[in-house]
Amino acid sequence: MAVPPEPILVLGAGSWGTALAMVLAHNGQSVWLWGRNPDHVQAMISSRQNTRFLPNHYFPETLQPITHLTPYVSQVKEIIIVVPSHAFREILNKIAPNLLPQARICWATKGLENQSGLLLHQVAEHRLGNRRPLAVLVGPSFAKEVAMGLPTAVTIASQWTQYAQELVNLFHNHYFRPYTSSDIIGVQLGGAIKNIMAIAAGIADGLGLGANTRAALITRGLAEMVRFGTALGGQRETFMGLAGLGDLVLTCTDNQSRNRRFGYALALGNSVQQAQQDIGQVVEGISATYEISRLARQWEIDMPIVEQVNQVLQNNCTPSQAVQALLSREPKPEIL
Ligand SMILES: NC(=O)C1=CN([C@@H]2O[C@H](COP(=O)(O)OP(=O)(O)OC[C@H]3O[C@@H](n4cnc5c(N)ncnc54)[C@H](OP(=O)(O)O)[C@@H]3O)[C@@H](O)[C@H]2O)C=CC1
Ligand SMILES: O=C(CO)COP(=O)(O)O
Repeated sequence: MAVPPEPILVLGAGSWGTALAMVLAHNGQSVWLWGRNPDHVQAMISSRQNTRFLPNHYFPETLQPITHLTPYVSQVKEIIIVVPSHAFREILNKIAPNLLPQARICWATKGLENQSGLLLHQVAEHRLGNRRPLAVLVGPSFAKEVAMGLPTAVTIASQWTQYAQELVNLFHNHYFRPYTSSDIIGVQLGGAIKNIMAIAAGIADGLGLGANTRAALITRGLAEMVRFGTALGGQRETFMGLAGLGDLVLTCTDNQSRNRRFGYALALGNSVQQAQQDIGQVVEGISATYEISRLARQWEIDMPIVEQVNQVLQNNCTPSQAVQALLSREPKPEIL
């Protein structure tokens, strides 16, 4: 008789955690999907769907929503963290005391730690040591489209080659295609910076600036991503891939992106608080803007778009003034 596969624990029952848990369950894996809100978890158990974040996408039989964390953490080798970046360290603190020695951690969170500006692999190494296999899953992937089974390609990056390959095997199916990478710094910076550019693109479209402006923002946004990312140790080629250009194009051009919709709302005159509240889900680009703009100043890396988004978020200028500030910069060669 075949031995049933060991359960995989997915932490975070928002839209992306749920969609990824469904991919794994569709592949025949037994999946525990943990959410922090007992009422929400109970509703998922009874309706067999996540009506709050991914309505009308029914769970495969092998997906089990759970609300108690500790007894499950101590049983699993494979853990996938999909909480927002502001909750990443808190989740590690929760699970650390009960981790099996062989447990491995992958996350699909995009962003940096608030205040410290640390990349999440640095947070994980800081909290869990550097002997535990770590990986990150990123790329152009709206949760709803994944839940619909529409073809999607992502990158799984890890210094642990075999772990990355085993994660690919767990996730890969006829609609979900992960590629591997060893550039854990580059893919994380791509995922964090594209959210800032999506806010910028949303602002531009909200101001009615047209297709030329959007294309300019994506292209010059990519230049900023490469400049910052390579300075911090990412590989240039990574930013031309799924976790860089791929996710940048996706979120700058499609209204499924919450970051883009957030920027659009700012351009219409909403405050940061109002726009965030209206979206009602995580907008990672806000904290990413604060962290990346601060790091860019600290390391003297030229990031004009990021800086103007920062000025708008800090209420130091209006969206239109930010656009004027970008356009009135001294002309310079496109490639330096
Ligand atoms: N949605 C998408 O298409 C994609 C998202 N991502 C990334 O995935 C991450 C999660 O985003 P997403 O699922 O979309 O977000 P959602 O806004 O859909 O859901 C966020 C989830 O995180 C939970 N949460 C918030 N704070 C905590 C905490 N302190 N401890 C435990 N759980 C918490 C929320 O719980 P509660 O409801 O109780 O507040 C909610 O279930 C982000 O970094 C995002 O950038 C990446 C690729 C695609
Ligand atoms: O990261 C995403 C798709 O790859 C989701 O983008 P938003 O967080 O802007 O919705």
